[in-house]
Amino acid sequence: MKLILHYLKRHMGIFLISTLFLTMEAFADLLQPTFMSYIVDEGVARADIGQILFYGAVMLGIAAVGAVSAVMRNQFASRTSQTVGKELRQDMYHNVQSLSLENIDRLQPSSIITRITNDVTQVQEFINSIMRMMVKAPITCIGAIVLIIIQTPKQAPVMAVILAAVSALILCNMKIGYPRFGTVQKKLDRLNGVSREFLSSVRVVKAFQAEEEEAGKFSSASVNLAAANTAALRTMAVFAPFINLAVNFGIVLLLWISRNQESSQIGRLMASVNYMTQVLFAVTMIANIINTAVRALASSQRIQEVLSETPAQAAPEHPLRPEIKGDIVFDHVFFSYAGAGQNSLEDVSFHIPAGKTVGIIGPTGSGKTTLVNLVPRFYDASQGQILVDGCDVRQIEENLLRAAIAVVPQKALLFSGTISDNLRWGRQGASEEELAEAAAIACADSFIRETEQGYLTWLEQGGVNLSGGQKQRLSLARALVRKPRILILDDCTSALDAQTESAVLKGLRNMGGNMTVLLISQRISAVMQADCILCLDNGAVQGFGTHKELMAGCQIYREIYDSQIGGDSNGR
Ligand SMILES: Nc1ncnc2c1ncn2[C@@H]1O[C@H](COP(=O)(O)OP(=O)(O)OP(=O)(O)O)[C@@H](O)[C@H]1O
Repeated sequence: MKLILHYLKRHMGIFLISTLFLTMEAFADLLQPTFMSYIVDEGVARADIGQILFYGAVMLGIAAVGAVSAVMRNQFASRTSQTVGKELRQDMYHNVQSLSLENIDRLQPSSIITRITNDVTQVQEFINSIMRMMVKAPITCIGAIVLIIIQTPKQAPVMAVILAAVSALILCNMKIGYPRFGTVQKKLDRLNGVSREFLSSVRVVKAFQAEEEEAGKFSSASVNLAAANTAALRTMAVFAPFINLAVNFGIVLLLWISRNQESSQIGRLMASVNYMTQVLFAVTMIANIINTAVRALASSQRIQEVLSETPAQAAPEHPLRPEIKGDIVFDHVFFSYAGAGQNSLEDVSFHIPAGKTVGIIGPTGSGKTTLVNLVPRFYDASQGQILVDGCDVRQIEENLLRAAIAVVPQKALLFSGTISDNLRWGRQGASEEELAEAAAIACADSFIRETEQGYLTWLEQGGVNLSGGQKQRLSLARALVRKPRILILDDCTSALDAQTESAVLKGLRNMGGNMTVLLISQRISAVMQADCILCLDNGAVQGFGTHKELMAGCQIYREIYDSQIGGDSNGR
């Protein structure tokens, strides 16, 4: 609730104006039965047409004020709730952007999406409903009770009993409903997670004809969501008839107490019943607001979790701004993923002088990607230090560090836009010549020029209208456009044929010694010509040296060589 109040405070002016209109609307509703009782007792009972017309005109005026007020408060309510929703989404999005991969892993992307969309909508609906009804319901409720007490004091005890019963029912409703709506949102997370996984791997699903299994997963998540929703709504719904029942009992009691009323008091009795109905209506409104509040509370807690998530990696207090040349040292580095229980890197130490190319090889799952992810601080080492140009990466200003590094990930990720737009992700100000130069080194220039629109060819989201190899080459060109001091290539030539891969690697070597290259590859032919090679197994360094040195002293490297190139490697 604190969170909702915090955001509402920013719009206090509009909130108060809306409350004013709401109050006017409530008073307009409250006055109607009283004037109706005048029409009955003073006009109809005495057959006085003048009084009937007079009070009728007053009621018309009051109704007009009520209608204008209702339109205005509706307008303000939707504007405020939409604005708060927009602000919440933006703040969450900005905070998510500042988080590290460790935070994102923990919060889970699908859950973040649900929180930014559905949970914010719940809060929006709550704000809208309180601005449309919150003030009106209590004013109508209390006003109707006061008017009943003034006009027919004998009925006051009935009101007290009914109110106590209704309040107890509402409190029970809140207490039981709150945790159930929290569960609903979690089930929604799961459904989003399953849909997201299916959509991002739709090709694999089709290739393995796993549609049925995926449909089963979706159906189970969907059934669980429906069940949680039904359970929550059932809990909330159970109370509504009892609240109605309590108020209707009140009306019956009222009529019982007033059964011997004089005929000149009929108008008052009618007004009392009318007010009792208004109390019922107001209580139902309050129950509805509480329903929405219960959901909004569960959602605001989940939103708060995103907003208060602080980056797992602390920004340095006095950031260093060294001139980054690309000298990299791993000094007894250990790393384990949050909750993984075991180390993915074990006591890793090596030194790469600036401008050198290092091939990184090792069996799958040996820790190659994990190792390179520590250089741009996608994750921080659990123990030990990574130094770039003599400075601990944790002490270097993050923007400066990342600006000096370009990463070409295993899976080429492109965005909807032209090829030029995608390449300029590397560096916004890059000229067309620079784009072409980078594309040429990545062996992408020729296939780009063969397309009808050249560099202005439109790419669909994820670059689905390109082949795997074309995507990898564009992804590499994008990194080269950045002119980085450290280039990380995470097995990004796997979809290229041997000839193209060799041309790309030659192009990189010809770029000169201004760039330190960390080249991960499963193919020994890709790393053999590197200045030195790091061989990993089970997160530990098995060998670090030139091809010749590793062939002589690293058994795993020799085994990889034998399995890929073949022949007897002894003595090489
Ligand atoms: N986000 C993660 N959370 C938990 N464990 C992870 C995560 N990413 C990787 N791991 C684990 O860390 C270990 C090293 O993984 P990594 O991806 O670095 O290996 P790799 O050598 O790059 O493998 P590959 O050649 O298959 O890409 C593996 O045991 C993997 O299961």
